Amino acid sequence: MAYIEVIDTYKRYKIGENIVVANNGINFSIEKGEFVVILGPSGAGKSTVLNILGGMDSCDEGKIIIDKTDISRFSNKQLTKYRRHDVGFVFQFYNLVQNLTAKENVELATQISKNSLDVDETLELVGLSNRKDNFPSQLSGGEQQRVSIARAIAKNPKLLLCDEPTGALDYKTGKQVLKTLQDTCRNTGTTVILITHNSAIAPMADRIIKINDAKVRSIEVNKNPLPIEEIEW
Ligand SMILES: Nc1ncnc2c1ncn2[C@@H]1O[C@H](COP(=O)(O)OP(=O)(O)OP(=O)(O)O)[C@@H](O)[C@H]1O
Repeated sequence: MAYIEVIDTYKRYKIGENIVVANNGINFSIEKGEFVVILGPSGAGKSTVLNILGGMDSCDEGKIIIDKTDISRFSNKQLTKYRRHDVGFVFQFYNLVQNLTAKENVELATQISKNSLDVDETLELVGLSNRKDNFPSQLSGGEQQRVSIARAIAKNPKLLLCDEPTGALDYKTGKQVLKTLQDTCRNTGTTVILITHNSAIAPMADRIIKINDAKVRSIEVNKNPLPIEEIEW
């Protein structure tokens, strides 16, 4: 069995009289330590998949096996524990606490988690050792995103989930953030799943899952992922 198995999951949202089928029988598997890109246009159902994997939403049918445990059967209490200890999230907007320094923002996450990493070491991993006493407003967008990555990985999560993490950044800064995520995956062995609509970055991934119109359209295993520095778009 793979580290992560998504087995025939469905998610439907009711909006007034209408039902939107956001995930229509999704199947894929992911091995431990992989860097995975989920690719697809707006509205394809990518965030729905990620939110279900992260325990923020639940599927109507199907199974989500994470490290041999089916989280689709979890109670709210079990989901809270799962989100707290096992999942790191990075969003398009960094969601940092503005009146806490970079270091304090990361500490906040380690306080609610049990296997957390050393905060200073984590800030060093993302290249922010010299900025840890700065407040978010004193940091660039890319630096703020790297604080949010540090916050996510300081929990030492089983899964690092990233929803369009470079969506608000320019080309060069976005590339630095992708490098931080790729390095994190390689250096810490964390399984990273990244959502994007930018197909150009797919060659950096070990596995590329294409989703369109609520279904998985293709899965490609890439034996020779490229360092992000070698990818131009
Ligand atoms: N909480 C919700 N309530 C109602 N409909 C929803 C909800 N979440 C998602 N949807 C709908 O489900 C479909 C898939 O949305 P989803 O956000 O998963 O797509 P996406 O591929 O992540 O798109 P984007 O790249 O624009 O974020 C869309 O039609 C969306 O409007």
